[in-house]
Amino acid sequence: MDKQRVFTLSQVAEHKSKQDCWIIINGRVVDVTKFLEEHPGGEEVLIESAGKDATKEFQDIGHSKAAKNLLFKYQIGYLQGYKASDDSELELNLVTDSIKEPNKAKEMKAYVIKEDPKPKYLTFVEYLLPFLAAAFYLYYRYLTGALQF
Ligand code: HEM
Repeated sequence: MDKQRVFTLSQVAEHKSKQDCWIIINGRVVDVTKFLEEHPGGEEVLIESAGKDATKEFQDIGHSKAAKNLLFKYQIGYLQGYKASDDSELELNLVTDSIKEPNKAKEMKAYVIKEDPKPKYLTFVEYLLPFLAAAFYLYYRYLTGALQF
C-alpha cells in the first residue's frame, strides 16, 4: 500500500479490533494486524492502543532500533497534520530518511565515498613531523659535536 496516504484521527479510530488494528506512532499510521501475534510485548498492549496514538507508550518502553524499523514495514500512511520534523523526538531520523528520500540517501552515500578519507592534520603528522624530528636530531648531534659539516 502507498505509505504516503493521509488519514484523519477518526479514520484511524475505526480500526481498533484484533482483526483490524491500526495505531499511530509519531504521526505514522501503522497497521499492526499481522504483527499482533509476533509482538514480543504481547498483543494485548497493541489492542489496547488500537485506533489511537500510542507514541508515548511506544517511547516509554524504549523500543530498539529494530522495533523502530518495523514501524516502516507496517506503516500504511500518515496522520493528517504530521510533520517530518516530529521524527527527531523519537530518533527515527536515521531509519526514515532513506525511506522518505531514497535519492537523497544515495547521494549522501556517494558523497561519503568521494570524500578524502584522510583528515587534513594527518598530512602534517605524516610528513612534517618526521622531517622536523630528523632536523632536530641532526641539530642536536651538531651541537654536541658528534656531527661536523
Ligand atoms: C507498531 C508498533 C510496535 C512495534 C513495531 C513494536 C515492536 C516491538 C519489538 C520488536 C519488541 C522487542 C524488543 C525491542 O526490539 O525493542 C517490542 C517489545 C515490547 N513492546 Fe512493542 N512494538 C510496538 C508497539 C508497542 C506499544 C504501543 C506498546 C505499549 C503500549 C508496546 C509494548 C512493548 C513491550 C511491553 C515490550 C516488551 C519489552 C521488554 O520485554 O522489555 N509495543 N515491541
